Amino acid sequence: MESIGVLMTCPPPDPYLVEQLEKRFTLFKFHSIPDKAHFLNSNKASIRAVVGNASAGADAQLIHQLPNLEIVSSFSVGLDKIDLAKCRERGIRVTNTPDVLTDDVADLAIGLMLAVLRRLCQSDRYVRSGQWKRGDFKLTTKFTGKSVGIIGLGRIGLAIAKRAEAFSCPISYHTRTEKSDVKYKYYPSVVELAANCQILVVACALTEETRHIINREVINALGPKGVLINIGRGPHVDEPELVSALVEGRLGGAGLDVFQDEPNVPEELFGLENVVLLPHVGSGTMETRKEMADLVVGNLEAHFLNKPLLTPVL
Ligand SMILES: O=CC(=O)O
Repeated sequence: MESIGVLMTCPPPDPYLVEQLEKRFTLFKFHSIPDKAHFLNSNKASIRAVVGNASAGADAQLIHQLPNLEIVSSFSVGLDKIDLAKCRERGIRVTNTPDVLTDDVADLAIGLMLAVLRRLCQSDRYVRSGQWKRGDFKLTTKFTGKSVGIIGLGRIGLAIAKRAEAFSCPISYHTRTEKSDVKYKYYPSVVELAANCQILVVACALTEETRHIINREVINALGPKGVLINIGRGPHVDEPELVSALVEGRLGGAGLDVFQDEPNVPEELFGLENVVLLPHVGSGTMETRKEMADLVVGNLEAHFLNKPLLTPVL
């Protein structure tokens, strides 16, 4: 398999993944190639696979430039950086890394809820800066028992619901169609869900339909005591609307792992106490990233050995 060219379109996300790919394939790290057009012209014939992640995948233009592309193996569960329609049209296989990261992302969502309501990051800064010596930290807000609304009840949404139930949180949700196999309350509209919960979590896939699913109306329905948690994708949220709602106090708080233009984060958020900002680390544990890397490599090996893919999307 050494002669098979694999193009990594994202900045290398993990040394183990790079090492495993380099052991088996000819790996090209696209991100660090200065003259990309020249590189593609010279190497396009040998590239039969693309590896991407949540920051870069395979868009229509790239797919068009790779005549021998057979498979896109993504080091992510999200597929929003891959032009799936183009892949389908060209018969290009697509895989992702579901299941192995579900627990980490759900854990982080709960962590963000606790961090925002109990002001964990701010309390930590309070101790480090010596302010505790001048007086106790102010009172915060209880998490146990808060009503949690979840947008998207797939693997991750369900794992968040299960965890929040352990904190005695009543759960409600919004999905395109009501699920017959869950006991949580269903709201057919996001605005209705937001108006009826205290913590609203974005846990759905990013598609054209869910882009800006959190807009001004939803934010206003969540209200000045409500908290938004986003462990999905930045573009799920109308970010300027979110920033102005937080600055003006029309929203109670936010815990954000994802942003519209990563790694750029609106600086207006930096001074706000009721906001916790994370650098897109939902699946970022050593254990999970290794499992994800093994899936990426396993899918490529399966494909090139004509075996069934481990986690096929297309
Ligand atoms: O954002 C991370 C992923 O999609 O796995």
